[in-house]
Amino acid sequence: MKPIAITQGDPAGIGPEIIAKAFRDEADLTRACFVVGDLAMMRQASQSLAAFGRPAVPVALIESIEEAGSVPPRCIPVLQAIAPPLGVVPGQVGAAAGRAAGDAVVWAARAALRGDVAAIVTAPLHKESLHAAGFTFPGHTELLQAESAAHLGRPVSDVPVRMMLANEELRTVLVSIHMSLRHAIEAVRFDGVLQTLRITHAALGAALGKAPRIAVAGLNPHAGEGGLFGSEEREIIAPAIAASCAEGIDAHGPYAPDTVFMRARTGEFDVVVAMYHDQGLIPVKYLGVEQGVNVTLGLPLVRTSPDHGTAFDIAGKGIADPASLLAAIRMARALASAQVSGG
Ligand SMILES: NC(=O)C1=CN([C@@H]2O[C@H](COP(=O)(O)OP(=O)(O)OC[C@H]3O[C@@H](n4cnc5c(N)ncnc54)[C@H](O)[C@@H]3O)[C@@H](O)[C@H]2O)C=CC1
Ligand SMILES: NCC(=O)COP(=O)(O)O
Repeated sequence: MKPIAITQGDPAGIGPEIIAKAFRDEADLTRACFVVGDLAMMRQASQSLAAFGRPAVPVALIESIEEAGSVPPRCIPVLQAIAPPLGVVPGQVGAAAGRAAGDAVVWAARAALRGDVAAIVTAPLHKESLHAAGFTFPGHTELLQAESAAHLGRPVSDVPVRMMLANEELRTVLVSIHMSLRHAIEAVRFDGVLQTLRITHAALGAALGKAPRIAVAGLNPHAGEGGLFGSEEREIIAPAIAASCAEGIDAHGPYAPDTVFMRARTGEFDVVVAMYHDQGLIPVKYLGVEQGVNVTLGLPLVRTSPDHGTAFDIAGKGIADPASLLAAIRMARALASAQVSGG
């Protein structure tokens, strides 16, 4: 398999620290992975591990992606694909940090779209810093969608993507992502729900090797309680489910949002389609921020990420847990191998 690119994330957050810990703790898993970021920042992150009583790991500058596979185990290969960020203050929003984080993602996305890397794993970036740097995308998902559309020569609307969060117990795919709750309610439309079901069916079906059993959450309490608490279920969500079933998609619902995740967790469904960001992410993150992986469905490349953010409150303290990043690398490897073997 080709190397996997790990973007460094916001240098004011815990990204560099969890990457250094991942290479230190999991030599086999991180073999032939390399960091797209800043050499000095990664050296600082590695050296700070030593300050917390554990060994630092060596950090090596590589000039090309091919060199990633030839560094010794537990050595962190860094490809300096971005300008060194200046004046980064740990735990603070800043344009320089946002620029470094965003530039690394653009570089890695283009490498993946050219087929030079097997997958990209993105360490967390801070959305306010990204915005301060002048990026117009709310997060990775939208940035990667735009890069993919440009690569394919298509309008962005022709490359629909969805966010999936997954752990060992639960998967959820979102109808809408980064928008106000008011806008998210307006975004519950027949086409958007049906498109979410199609993307979930295709992407998860390819990963699981079988058609996923999809549960669809309602929008309102008790899925509208027969129209007493809202009409979106009857007027929008149920017709979209029926249309998907007519296409052979194994979709069910709409179900009460407060119990559908419990039903999926106990094995009745493979995935829950949630109507908006927090409806879907709270149940997954509540099971443990260390377990979850964020996967972008619908892209012409493999992208995974930890489910947590930049954790500015603990940046530089040496206590960040690399488990979710490790789970993201594991999932990126699995998805990329399935693609190589045509699965
Ligand atoms: N993939 C990405 O780039 C993501 C980026 N974000 C962004 O990150 C920024 C901060 O988001 P928040 O809402 O504060 O969420 P957060 O996930 O950064 O932090 C929430 C809480 O979880 C703790 N935490 C998070 N990761 C941890 C880890 N690995 N080990 C130990 N404790 C950990 C933090 O210390 C904090 O108390 C925002 O700009 C947000 O948009 C959020 C989620 C994913
Ligand atoms: N809550 C997850 C999140 O905000 C991650 O967004 P993205 O950067 O993966 O688009």
